[in-house]
Amino acid sequence: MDLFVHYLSMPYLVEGVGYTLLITVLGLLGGFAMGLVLAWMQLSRFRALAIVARGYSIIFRGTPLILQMVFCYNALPLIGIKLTAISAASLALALNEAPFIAEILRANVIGVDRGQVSAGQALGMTPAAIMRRIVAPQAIRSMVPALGNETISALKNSSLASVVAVQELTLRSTQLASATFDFFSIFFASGLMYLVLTGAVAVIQIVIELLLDLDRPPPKEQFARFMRALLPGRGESALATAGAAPQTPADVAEEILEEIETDPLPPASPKVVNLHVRGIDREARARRLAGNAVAVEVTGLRKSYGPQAVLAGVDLTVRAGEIVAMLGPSGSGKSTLLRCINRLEGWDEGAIRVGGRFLGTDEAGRALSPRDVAQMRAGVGVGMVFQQFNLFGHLTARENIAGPLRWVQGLSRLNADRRAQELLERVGLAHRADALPRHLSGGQQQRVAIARAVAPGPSVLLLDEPTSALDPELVNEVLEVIQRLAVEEGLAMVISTHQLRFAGEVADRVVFLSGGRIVEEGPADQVLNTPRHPLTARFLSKMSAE
Ligand SMILES: Nc1ncnc2c1ncn2[C@@H]1O[C@H](COP(=O)(O)OP(=O)(O)OP(=O)(O)O)[C@@H](O)[C@H]1O
Repeated sequence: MDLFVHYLSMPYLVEGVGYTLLITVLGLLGGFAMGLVLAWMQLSRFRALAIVARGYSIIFRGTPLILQMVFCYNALPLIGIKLTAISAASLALALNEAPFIAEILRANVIGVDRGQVSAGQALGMTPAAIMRRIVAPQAIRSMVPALGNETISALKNSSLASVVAVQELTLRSTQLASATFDFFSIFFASGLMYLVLTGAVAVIQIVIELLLDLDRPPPKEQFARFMRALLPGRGESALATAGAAPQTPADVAEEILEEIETDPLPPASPKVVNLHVRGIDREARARRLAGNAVAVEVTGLRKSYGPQAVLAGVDLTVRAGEIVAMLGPSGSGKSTLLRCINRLEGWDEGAIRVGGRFLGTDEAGRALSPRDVAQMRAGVGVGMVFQQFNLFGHLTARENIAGPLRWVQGLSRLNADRRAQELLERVGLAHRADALPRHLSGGQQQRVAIARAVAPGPSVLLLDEPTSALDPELVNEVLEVIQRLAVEEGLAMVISTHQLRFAGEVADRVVFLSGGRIVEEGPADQVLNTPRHPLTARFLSKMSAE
């Protein structure tokens, strides 16, 4: 035992630990830098870069680290690159770690919900802003465990540096054991030193995970919990003074009831009812709209996915302030048309103008870069609401609205927060401003998403089946918000929906799509009550029966 303790504090071995740490840190830093480049190359639009990165990964993941160390130390001098043993070992470790780290980075970047990327694009964020503000913060959170594993594995792999005579812990332990024949105590001490190092990595990983945990309670509540654990009984009062009462199931039920009472939306503006139920107002409105400028103009739009024609020559004009409901069976191309209008999708033939501008191309029809498209989208003012809400999962309701206002519109934090709060109030969610999306119901999430889409003051709002992912009891709360905004904001809206009653009450015009074509369009009353095309009639009677 004495010998074991003696070896644990022996400067010769402790120095070996220093070399082990040095190679590991250098190898990981180099591996991370190269891994970032490799991941970027693999995610790049340019296939050649992706192929080169893949080739590198195959070679360096497929050959043993020990051979790579020998190569760096013995073969590189043949081409004039002479490295010290430590540099050669660190370089080999970096070269070997890079493809593993690249795969971790790539997998976690790809793992971030694509819908959030679409939402960022629709809000006018550039690809760089989407990566920095949306993808990276979420990817980093989910890659911590895998990076922790990789760090531990690199630390253990550093022992292979002994093959090029780096005086790290394993080599020194072996040399000492060969000289003293005290194998057991020496290797036990060295094993314990490795354990302490890997244990420290594990602790750092846990701390980072805790710090990045979005569900981490605020410091005040953490203190209350700590006090409760420390002082059973007395902790209750500490808890109460810290402002967080312990919750029984009855408390929770009461809280939910309270929330339901405070949550209902303010009643729909009476203006809505007047405008959309009394026929005379509809006619007056139709006349007024006819004189408005064209907000969206789609001409001869054709798009195919492979051999499947999804849009087969669509012509559509929407005027400023007009609300168009788009109906049609599943797969008729409604979502695709909406995604084309704000250039989330490209198309094969035809043209789309939003606010008089060709979104995504210059006047000569040449495609713009994703960055220029993003800026144009923000400039033209076209917002989008998605079927699956697509809120940014790591941001609170307020930040979901205020963030894009700062990043795209350049508002100050104060003004962006003020606008976000005002919109949350309008959609009846001011009291949930600090909630994360996953702590909101589907209906609440969609209300936040609508508030986020209208926050920059777009002139056109596209809504892609905004209620179809909701439970039936949540549909009305979202429809009410849309109905209210439609009137208050005076936006041009194109809504893909299956809600016939809603379309009848809110829309000025109904467009019926089938097989990628508009087969019928006209005033909402006429299309919904006296459809002319047999496909429309069949669809409406089927929907009404449901
Ligand atoms: N990225 C894609 N790749 C290949 N096919 C696609 C893609 N997106 C859509 N499609 C196909 O295009 C057709 C139209 O899809 P779209 O989502 O526009 O229809 P929709 O009318 O919105 O349907 P729903 O009401 O069910 O949402 C469908 O057949 C769909 O399978």
